[in-house]
Amino acid sequence: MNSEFVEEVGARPPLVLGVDPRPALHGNPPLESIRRYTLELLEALAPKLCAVKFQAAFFEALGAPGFALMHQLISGARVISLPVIIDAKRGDIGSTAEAYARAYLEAYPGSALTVNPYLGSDALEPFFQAAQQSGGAVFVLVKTSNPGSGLFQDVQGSDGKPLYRRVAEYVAAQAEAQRVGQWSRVAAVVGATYPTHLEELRGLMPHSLLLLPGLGAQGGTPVRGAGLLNAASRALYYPGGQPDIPRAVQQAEAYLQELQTPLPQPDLPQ
Ligand SMILES: O=c1ccn([C@@H]2O[C@H](COP(=O)(O)O)[C@@H](O)[C@H]2O)c(=O)[nH]1
Repeated sequence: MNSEFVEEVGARPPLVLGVDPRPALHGNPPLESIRRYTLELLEALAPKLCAVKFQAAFFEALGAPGFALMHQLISGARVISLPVIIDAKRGDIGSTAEAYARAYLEAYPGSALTVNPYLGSDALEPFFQAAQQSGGAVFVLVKTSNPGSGLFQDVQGSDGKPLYRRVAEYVAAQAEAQRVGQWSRVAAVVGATYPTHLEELRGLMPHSLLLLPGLGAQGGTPVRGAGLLNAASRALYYPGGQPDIPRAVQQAEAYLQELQTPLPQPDLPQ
């Protein structure tokens, strides 16, 4: 088996670079310019990151060459030993979920995939099994960062529990069965834009790495804590609104300074 995603990530700085390329911000030909910029940026930022997250939508929007580019960049990240998260938010009936699991988890051993829990447990199990076999991980959407996430995720069942909490409890049970040391291959997404939910959700899912998208452009701020993976796409990939490697390095250092400052200790009783 390849190295385990959760062990690699758990040992690195708690910052994730999101790669969401916009061709209009690049020179010609745009795909070649995106390829070169991204590989150079990965080289420059790798020691400051626990992972790079590729947003599949931006590559799919570029057609077949775009999809091929995402696969090239994933391989480029693995060559420099940088863990990879593929943000594709897949979820479908079991037999189709198996195909998605082959496409992303089996194709990239030791990498992670975001998945949508809406279809239920039989739709998620193929991903958990593939993660176990490939040394990868699965990030289940629990509470997403967008302003409209509460419409369904905050709806309370007859027991008064919001849907996101039921998903978190399910994740926690699955995570227990897939522990790799302190952390589990079953992880979760919690928006950095909902810090109060985060406190509750960390308590409910003590063994899951939590991916926190929304840092920077969506208004989220760095959150310190074990297993909290702070993720920024626009703010790190296009700092100041355009490709700029020195500024991206500065921004990553500023985030890390906030993330790695020790938490204040409570006063000890006299
Ligand atoms: O709850 C979620 C889940 C995923 N995302 C994704 O993260 C990035 C955020 O981009 P920024 O430029 O840092 O706002 C993007 O790929 C989203 O699809 C999320 O934002 N929230």
